[in-house]
Amino acid sequence: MTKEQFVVTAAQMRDIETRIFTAGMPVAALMEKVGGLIFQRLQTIISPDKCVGILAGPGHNGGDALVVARELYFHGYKVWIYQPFSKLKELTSQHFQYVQSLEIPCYQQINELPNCDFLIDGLFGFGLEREITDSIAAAINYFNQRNQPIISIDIPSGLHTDTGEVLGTAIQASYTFCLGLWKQGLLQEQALPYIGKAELIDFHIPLTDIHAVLDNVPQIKRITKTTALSTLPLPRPLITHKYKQGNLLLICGSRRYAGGAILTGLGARASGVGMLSIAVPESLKMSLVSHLPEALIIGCPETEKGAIANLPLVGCVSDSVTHLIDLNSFTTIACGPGLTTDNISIIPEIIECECPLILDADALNILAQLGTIPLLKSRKSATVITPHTGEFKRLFPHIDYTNRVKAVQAAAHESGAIVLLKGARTAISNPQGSVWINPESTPALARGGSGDVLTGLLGGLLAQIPTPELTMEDVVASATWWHSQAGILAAQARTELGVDAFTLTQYLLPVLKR
Ligand SMILES: NC(=O)C1=CN([C@@H]2O[C@H](COP(=O)(O)OP(=O)(O)OC[C@H]3O[C@@H](n4cnc5c(N)ncnc54)[C@H](O)[C@@H]3O)[C@@H](O)[C@H]2O)[C@@H](O)CC1
Ligand SMILES: Nc1ncnc2c1ncn2[C@@H]1O[C@H](COP(=O)(O)OP(=O)(O)O)[C@@H](O)[C@H]1O
Ligand SMILES: [K+]
Repeated sequence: MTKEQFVVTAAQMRDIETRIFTAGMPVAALMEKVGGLIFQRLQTIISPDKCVGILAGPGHNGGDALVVARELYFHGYKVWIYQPFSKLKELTSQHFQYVQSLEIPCYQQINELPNCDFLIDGLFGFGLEREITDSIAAAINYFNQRNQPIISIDIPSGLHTDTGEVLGTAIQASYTFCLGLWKQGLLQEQALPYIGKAELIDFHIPLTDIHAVLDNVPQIKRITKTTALSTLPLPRPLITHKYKQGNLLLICGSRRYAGGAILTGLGARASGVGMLSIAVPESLKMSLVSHLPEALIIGCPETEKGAIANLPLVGCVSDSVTHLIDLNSFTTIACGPGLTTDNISIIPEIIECECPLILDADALNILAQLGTIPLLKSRKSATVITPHTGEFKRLFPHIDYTNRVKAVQAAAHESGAIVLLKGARTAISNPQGSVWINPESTPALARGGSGDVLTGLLGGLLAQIPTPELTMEDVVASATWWHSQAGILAAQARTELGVDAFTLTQYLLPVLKR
């Protein structure tokens, strides 16, 4: 694992730090090193003719900021310091004494502060333990209203290190330089408006210390390009055939939502899956054939409203159906986009299948009506459910979803399924509580149909798993990464307004070519 993959809580970071100090690294030396690295990075963003305001807190986050202030000062930058606290930690206090001796202007009141071009936020790091109130809260609100970019050290001051929740108020940063290891709070959706562009400043934490605290298989991981690419079915084996490259069945669409079936099919197409079958209501058949000529389109009997009435399963007698479905002949089945909830009876039938199953969209709404847990627990093979927050609430009304990492863990544990909670920071958990978080995406994806594309893509990738070499949730994570990278690439080319779901499907393969 690379450092970019690990995700820690405040308590875990504290334990890792303690191990480093116990092993002999002097606290002051580490602060000096970290401050130096931050300063080097700042030099690439801020030119020496600029004025920088430093916001220093009482703990070691403040200490880091004061080291940065001193280095900026010696390298010719104009610097001032806002430090309103009367009690500082020992090391922070020493650095404060020194910067005062250099006659760097220091202020305690916001109304005395001069102008500047940038602000460096070193008020609180992972040691923030309660709500920010009174004059410090007022100061943070004031800094947010000034027009300078703010660069936060470790985490924007005011955010809870684990949940990303705003404790009273919080700095709205333009950049966040996270120190050493990614803090969990920075990967939580609610923290997003405060973080700006986030990057990791690696200060060389020994891997042994990380593993000692996080275990050899860490519970919470960040999806990276490297982890995602490593599970894709590339390169293909030279000697293979179409059924060896995955046999996927999609069950989707209705007269009302015909497009959902097409988008799911186009998502699956991009996965390279060897054989693609799509079961849709009979009246959609010709439209599907024209969009996906390579797929086997199975027209199903339909209800009066145009939903699938029943699946023409092998063994059933039917004159009108030309192709019967053997659910056990597929390597993966994905079901849900555009189904409507008109006919809830097909879901119990599909759940009986013995291959991995993805349930999305209306399949989840039906599942919520039928009772999620008993149905999924009886399955013989893995299930992946892919709810957005609304669907999640219907499926798991009793689970608090404010901490989305804990929420997916609880839902996966309860249902026995792999749960992918969609959103700006999609989180995935397996039933054992091992979590992947997708750290990069774009709001361009907040658009009808983009989830359908994900379901198809995911289905196509899962269908191709050379079991048992890969774990399912790793492939789910890769599909999530790939989907959001396609959104990012499409938004770069066409702006955030230009990423309709069809266009998104056209950017999936270019992500891999890059
Ligand atoms: N983890 C590491 O290995 C390293 C951490 N460093 C820095 O140290 C930071 C953590 O330092 P600390 O543990 O000193 O914690 P912080 O600097 O985050 O803040 C803790 C201080 O703030 C006070 N405080 C907490 N909540 C408050 C509130 N709501 N209102 C007013 N005061 C409040 C506490 O009493 C304490 O004095 C990191 O975020 C990072 O910036 C670096 O110096 C070097 C390496
Ligand atoms: N603000 C956002 N930032 C990043 N990704 C988003 C955002 N909002 C939605 N998405 C992504 O877009 C997709 C939307 O899926 P979903 O809600 O199921 O849409 P639909 O059902 O219309 O296809 C998900 O992959 C989700 O993670
Ligand atoms: K900070």
